Amino acid sequence: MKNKPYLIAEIAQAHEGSLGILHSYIDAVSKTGVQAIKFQMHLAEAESSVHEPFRVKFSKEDLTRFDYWKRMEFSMDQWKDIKKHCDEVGLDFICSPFSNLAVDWLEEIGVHTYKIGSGEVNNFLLLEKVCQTGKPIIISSGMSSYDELDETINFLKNNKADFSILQCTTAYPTKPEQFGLNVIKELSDRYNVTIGFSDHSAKIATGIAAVSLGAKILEFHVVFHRDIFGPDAKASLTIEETIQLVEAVNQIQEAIDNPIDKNNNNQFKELKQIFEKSLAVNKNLPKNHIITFDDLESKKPKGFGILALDFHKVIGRKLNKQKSQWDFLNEDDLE
Ligand SMILES: C=C(OP(=O)(O)O)C(=O)O
Repeated sequence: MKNKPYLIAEIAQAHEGSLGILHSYIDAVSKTGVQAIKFQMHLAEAESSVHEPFRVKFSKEDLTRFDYWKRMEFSMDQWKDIKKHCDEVGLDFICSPFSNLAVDWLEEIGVHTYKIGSGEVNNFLLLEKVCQTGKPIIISSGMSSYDELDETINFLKNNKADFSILQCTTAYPTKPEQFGLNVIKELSDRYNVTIGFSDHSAKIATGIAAVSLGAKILEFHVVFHRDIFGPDAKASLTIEETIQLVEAVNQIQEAIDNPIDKNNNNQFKELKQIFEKSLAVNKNLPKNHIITFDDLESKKPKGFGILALDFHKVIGRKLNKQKSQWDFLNEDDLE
């Protein structure tokens, strides 16, 4: 396939701070056909404080959002093992840093591509740090207006960054009227870089539509079950749905890569013989009857009577012989 869409399964906090569950996700995702797996690296002290409010509060155990991030942390050695596991199963290891310290860690671990989440679009401190690595960047655009995005994109261009942009709506799960599928083309026209879609709709149709409309990258959350605990579970695809999505978007891309030429129908010449029809009469008609539209039917195959497409040529003409119902109508039946 020429332009296979690049699919990224986002784990985010679906592991709930459990290293074992995180490794299970790597194994499960590796069997779906996506090219990349994505994580978020949270280092609570560096990125948050006890003053950060909750987006969704699930657990009484986490008194503050800071406590929640603390619970989502892994050590450097654990992250190195996570990256090794991704390499072993052939998944690109993509990660969103939420602090400059996380960028240092990700460099040491050997991240494949940096993701900039929608909340960090105007965090120029972080963007500067990521640009310094020279690694590819995928940036999400949820919550940003074009004015805000212009500033970020100019910054990335001035830094000669290798970057792509995702249309994203920061709503979990996203409703159809919030998808902003129109923005895919707008972003492409405006910034002339690779455009993708970061999906929180929990529906495979959304990703399929995004690819149909030109998204070259598709990121979506995955979860073992949508009912499990966690802020993103309801906005995620299951592993089974991910397999269906991969199959569907690859099929759609194959179709997009092979446009057909409607000016040239030669390949259908033989089939047309089978599908096209001849004129017949739909009732018994006496000699000298004047043919009207209501006397006519079209019957297969073509070539047994006047072509159905020429029906107007027989209307108003007189039969020179009697015709029985469902007889084909030929030129020598008419005066
Ligand atoms: C929040 C993130 O991304 P998005 O804005 O695309 O959901 C992320 O990558 O961590």
